[in-house]
Amino acid sequence: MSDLIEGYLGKTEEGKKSRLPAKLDFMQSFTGGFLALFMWGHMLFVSSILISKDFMYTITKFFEGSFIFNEGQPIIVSIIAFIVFVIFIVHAALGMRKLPSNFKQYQVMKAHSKSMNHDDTKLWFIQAFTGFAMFFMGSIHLYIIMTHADAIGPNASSDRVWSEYMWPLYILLLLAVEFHGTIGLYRLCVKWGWFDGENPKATRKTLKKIKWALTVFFLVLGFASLAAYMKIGMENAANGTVGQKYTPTACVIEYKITNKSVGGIA
Ligand code: HEM
Ligand code: HEM
Repeated sequence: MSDLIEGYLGKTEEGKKSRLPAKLDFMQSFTGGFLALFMWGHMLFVSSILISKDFMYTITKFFEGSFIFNEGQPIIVSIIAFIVFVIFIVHAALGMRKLPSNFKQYQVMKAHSKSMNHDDTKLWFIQAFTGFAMFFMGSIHLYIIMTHADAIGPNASSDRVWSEYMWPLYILLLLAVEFHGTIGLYRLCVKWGWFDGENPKATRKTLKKIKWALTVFFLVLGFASLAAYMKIGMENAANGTVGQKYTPTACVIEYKITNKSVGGIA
């Protein structure tokens, strides 16, 4: 009954308002914060290809639980991707509340932003735009990874990037996620007053510098990794070896030694 009264009047009989919007805001911050920190780990994992194919292979096997199961179990990665996907969807659903839902609302927001001429208000527009773009691009990536977790590795990932044409999507997704994530973390600090200290204005300036440094760092790392996957993918396509699973160097050496000792191929 009190739901009904609040639904019509905006207040309960006792004159109270629902706490739900505050709870939803908290959930949005929590899921956003989780995704942003997850992405730091994700970008470091993906960049392992910059060290070597073997290193990327070892990290992939680690996430497949190679320390428990001999060969690793890709289903573990599928489960992790599913959980991340659910958090992503919850965050996106909560984000929808903040997007302008018709032209009039958009016009009011734009006019407000122009008259304020305030940097943080402009940042909000980037946040809304990149968030909207990720609805599509993030979902495509997560679904593919979740259903093809067995096809992650130095060769399989490179073939997906190059021969399966994921690179154009990754370029756009990388830009969207890096801007959205670091702006989001900055907004979290400002919104919840973390690191406010004695002089919140000065802190805001420092936070903004850190935000830019992080955006540039992860964009450079991300594009360098993407270039590495594209290069390997192109080589595989040129050599006609697309679809071949990677064999770590240690296995190749072991194979050669074993076959030599029994007089087989060197
Ligand atoms: C479909 C995908 C997504 C949509 C539609 C979306 C939408 C939004 C929107 C509209 C906001 C602004 C909320 C506000 O101003 O109060 C926001 C905040 C945020 N987003 Fe996303 N987002 C998405 C994905 C992501 C991803 C992948 C990350 C991680 C890199 C992320 C991290 C954040 C963070 C840290 C915040 C700040 C939270 C806050 O201000 O309470 N988001 N998101
Ligand atoms: C558990 C979840 C996830 C897993 C296991 C995962 C795995 C991967 C892997 C293996 C790659 C290398 C390329 C490939 O194999 O296709 C990659 C690239 C990429 N992922 Fe994810 N991903 C996850 C979640 C996300 C999310 C939530 C986002 C952003 C919304 C994202 C954005 C990207 C981008 C932009 C690239 C290209 C980056 C680059 O090459 O530097 N991923 N991911």
